[in-house]
Amino acid sequence: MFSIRTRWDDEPDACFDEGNLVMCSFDLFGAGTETTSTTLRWGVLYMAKYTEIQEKVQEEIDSVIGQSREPSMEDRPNMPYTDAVIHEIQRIGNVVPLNLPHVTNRDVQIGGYTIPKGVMVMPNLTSVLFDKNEWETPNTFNPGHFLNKEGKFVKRAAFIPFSVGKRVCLGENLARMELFLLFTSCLQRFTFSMPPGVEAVFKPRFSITLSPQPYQICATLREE
Ligand code: HEM
Repeated sequence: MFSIRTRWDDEPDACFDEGNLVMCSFDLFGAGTETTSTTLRWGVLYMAKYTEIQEKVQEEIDSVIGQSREPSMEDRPNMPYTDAVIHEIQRIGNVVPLNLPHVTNRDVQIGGYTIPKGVMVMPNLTSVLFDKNEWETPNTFNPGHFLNKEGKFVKRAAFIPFSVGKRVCLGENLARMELFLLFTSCLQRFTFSMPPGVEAVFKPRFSITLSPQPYQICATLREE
């Protein structure tokens, strides 16, 4: 902190200053924590609803990792089903539905339209993540969207929860690692279910992010 302070005192034109430090901290906690934890909250809810999918994830965890060690990133290529489930949670969870606002810095031609310089543009990620020309069952939770006939993981061009282009999410790789390690660790230890008589609610709460309504869940410790 001291060396940063000295630098911006010495170089008043430097682009890194106290305001920048505050915004970087906001990025880490706001952009970085809320998005990932919200995705995991959707994941737990979908697992509690689709118990047969949860069981298949746990079978894969048991055969690839077992119960005696923690998951690691080296496991991911050997766990296509779990990888597909996490991708599907991100697709249908649609946590950042309208991306972040951008502004054109020059006149732009796109799809026969002219967008003048200085216009705010909000790319609609929802329209791509639920495009019926891209997804076999856009409105249904279906990990098969990311699996081929042999059960291998397949990438899909329309999977863009982190956006695309120059301003694509800076934390994408970190987020994908966090999601894999946390989701797998949770399902290695626990089975999630809805409390007796309670139905899972998938209607989201809408703000900058789409999050599940607060819910109660049963987390049952799996047998060793
Ligand atoms: C599931 C988790 C996450 C999702 C769905 C997500 C999604 C997004 C989206 C849609 C954008 C806007 C991109 C654009 O403007 O075109 C973005 C930007 C950004 N994200 Fe993430 N994000 C996630 C996790 C993270 C994490 C873990 C970090 C860092 C620790 C992070 C840091 C950032 C930053 C710094 C930007 C701004 C990039 C820029 O404007 O150049 N994100 N994210």
